[in-house]
Amino acid sequence: MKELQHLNKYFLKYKTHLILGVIITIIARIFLLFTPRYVKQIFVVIENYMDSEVTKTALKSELTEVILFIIGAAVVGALLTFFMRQTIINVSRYIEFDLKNEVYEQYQRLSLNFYKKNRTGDLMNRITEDVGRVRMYVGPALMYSINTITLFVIVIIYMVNASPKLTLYTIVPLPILSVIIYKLSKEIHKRSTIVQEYLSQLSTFTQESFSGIYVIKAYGIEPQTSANFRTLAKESKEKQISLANVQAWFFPMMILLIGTSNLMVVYIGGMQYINSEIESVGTIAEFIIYVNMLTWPVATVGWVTSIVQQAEASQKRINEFLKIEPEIKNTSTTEPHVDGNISFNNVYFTYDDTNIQALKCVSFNINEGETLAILGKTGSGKSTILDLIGRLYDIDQGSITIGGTHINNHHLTSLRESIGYVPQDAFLFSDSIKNNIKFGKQDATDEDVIEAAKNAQVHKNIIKFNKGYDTVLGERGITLSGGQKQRVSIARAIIKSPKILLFDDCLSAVDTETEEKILKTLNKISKGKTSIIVSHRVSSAKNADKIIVLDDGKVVQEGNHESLINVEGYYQNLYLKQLSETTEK
Ligand SMILES: Nc1ncnc2c1ncn2[C@@H]1O[C@H](COP(=O)(O)OP(=O)(O)OP(=O)(O)O)[C@@H](O)[C@H]1O
Repeated sequence: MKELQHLNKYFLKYKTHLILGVIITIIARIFLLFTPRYVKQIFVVIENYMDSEVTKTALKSELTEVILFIIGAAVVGALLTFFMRQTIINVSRYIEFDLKNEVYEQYQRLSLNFYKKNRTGDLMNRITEDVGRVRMYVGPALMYSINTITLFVIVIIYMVNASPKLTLYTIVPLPILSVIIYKLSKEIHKRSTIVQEYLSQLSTFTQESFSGIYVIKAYGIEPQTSANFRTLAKESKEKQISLANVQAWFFPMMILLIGTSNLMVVYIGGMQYINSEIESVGTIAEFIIYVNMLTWPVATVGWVTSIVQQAEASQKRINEFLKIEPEIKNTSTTEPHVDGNISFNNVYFTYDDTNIQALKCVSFNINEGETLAILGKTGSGKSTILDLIGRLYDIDQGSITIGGTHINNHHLTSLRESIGYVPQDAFLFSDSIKNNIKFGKQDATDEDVIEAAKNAQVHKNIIKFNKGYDTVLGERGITLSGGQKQRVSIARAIIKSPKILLFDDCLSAVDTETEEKILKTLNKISKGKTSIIVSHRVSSAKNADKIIVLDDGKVVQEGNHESLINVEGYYQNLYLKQLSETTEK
């Protein structure tokens, strides 16, 4: 239960609801417990009539009175049971909501390295399955425990009052029932976890097949994919059947044990009545109702124990994850002004997970309002430089300053707010084009969105869609071409009008003519801002104030277009190659 103590703060938050729920549960049980006593009363009244102690009219009026009481108690009991669920189950939903938010906020705080080390499926599980299991502890387990305790205490008092001997015989099978249900619940849990794993494997498999359907069709490997799916589905079916086999035992066991208890009541109660140890047959009827009332709560003891164990394991996983500190921490309490002067001084950086040293002694300066172009072979470290400016990773050695302030002394939020970043893979959300562009500036007006789209040279494409800017993208909507995606992604970055603009090879999928137009407008709108353009094309770099060429994480060339085309090296080769390609066309 140690791990579940994390939830105490939530119990405290909703204490009023919880206390009310507990009180309502107790009162509801008391009302429901009137029924067996009134049923006994019916037998007593009839017995009295048979013994000619009361008249037929008196019998009728007494029976009517008792029946009305039974109906009244049942109605009040049912109403209170409704409110019991409304309070306690609702609290469990509130706590589930709070916990999901807490987990999600932690996801947002954690650095990129965390995401590389954990599989998406595991991360999803924590926020859905684990939180769901914890909710079962907060809601049903708590409610059934209060229910069982109240019912047990009151019923046992009533039973002992009526006949201690009969009580003893009737409750003997109940602990056995509890233990059996506990063992069954554990086995069910074990098997359903395996079933869940298979289900998630199946959904990952199908999801990947749908996403990669182009590749599957292009290679004509549909039969092979279907065969793989069938094998996985067959294994999943076998696990489901094995789960169903255990689940099938649940109710027969319950029926068997309830039946045994009922038999005991009838047999022992009957003997006691014959020996005049109990005054009325009504006591037997009363006991039969008690036994039936007790079996479900007693069975839930086993079930609840297993729920609590599962919740404990899930909360442990959640707690371990909540304790993780983000590797990139905001240490600044002030918010130093972020301007566009960026300077890298002998920066070394190694990726933790692959141990690849992506940058080796990289130094360069860029002043506010200037444009820097970074070129170099694939894997030479260009994107890494952009990631470091956004402080997505901390460097190993050297320093990075922005506006003269060490990057670590900048407030993380204001630093990132000052940057407009266009990644290499333009990621767009399954939402409208308008919202995808506004993502960069939530309070942007429609006019701002249109202007940004115009500057990114994508406005004309958007208005050709039937729904224009309201066209939905992604799984629920249309698919944009690679170049259109890149331009929407550029519009998203420039709408913010940030101090620093980072373009990571984001014009690779547009033709050179559109590239020219975009670069021209970018040049216009980035006046006074610092821009860094990563590219494989000389055409993207030639107008930059400064160009650096990277090779294997090192700066091997530095200058501007005019100076670099005149020295032998990567830039000149690239320039000549691309020049001959354009003249050949
Ligand atoms: N997230 C990462 N985790 C581990 N290693 C990485 C990661 N990103 C890049 N690397 C490695 O770091 C090196 C530099 O990669 P980077 O993406 O900066 O190169 P790049 O010059 O931008 O390449 P490209 O032109 O192909 O985009 C490569 O060897 C790459 O494999």
